[in-house]
Amino acid sequence: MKGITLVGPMGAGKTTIGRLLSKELDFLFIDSDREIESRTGAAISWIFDVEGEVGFRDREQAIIEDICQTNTNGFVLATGGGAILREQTRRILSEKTTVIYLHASVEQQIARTAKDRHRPLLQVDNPEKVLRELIAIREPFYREVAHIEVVTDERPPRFLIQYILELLSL
Ligand SMILES: Nc1ncnc2c1ncn2[C@@H]1O[C@H](COP(=O)(O)OP(=O)(O)O)[C@@H](O)[C@H]1O
Ligand SMILES: O=C(O)C1=C[C@@H](OP(=O)(O)O)[C@@H](O)[C@H](O)C1
Ligand SMILES: [Mg+2]
Repeated sequence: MKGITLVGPMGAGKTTIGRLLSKELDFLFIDSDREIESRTGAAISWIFDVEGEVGFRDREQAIIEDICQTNTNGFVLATGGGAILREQTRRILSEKTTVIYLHASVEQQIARTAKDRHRPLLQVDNPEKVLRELIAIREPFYREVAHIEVVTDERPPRFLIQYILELLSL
């Protein structure tokens, strides 16, 4: 069974849905942000501060490649919202895994990320503006890399898991 990757913007629910989906399937769960933090021994915000976004993307690309090459059994990979920016990452994800694009409106992204201070790109005066700019750039990449698109809307995680399992015929 191929690994399953979740892509989509910040607050789409990749980490939440990914963890629940992996439990349902009895698959290994990997969150690329947590993997970067544990391998680096530093928080994402620290990496952004010290190495800049380019340094973070280099680490993200290398770790995602490694995860896709080394895990032969089923796994669920929750990526960070910008992982799809690198062409090489998109290629490896869509070749080696089944990629699901979790779609969320900017309004929902704001509601789901407002209280969290751990996303460096959103620690600005106007996070809504940033989210709108990012989705305009990234949406074509989410669509390009994904095999399946799931609109999260107001649907609770439990519902989305069942829906994804049906789509995957699992
Ligand atoms: N379908 C959903 N319905 C309601 N809340 C959700 C849903 N998906 C995620 N959340 C909540 O939104 C927040 C951000 O989710 P998270 O999984 O961290 O998103 P991502 O990893 O895509 O940035 C969390 O507090 C999570 O509980
Ligand atoms: O969209 C982005 O560029 C980012 C999304 C974050 O992950 P989530 O999408 O899980 O919040 C994390 O990788 C980092 O803060 C950068
Ligand atoms: Mg996440």
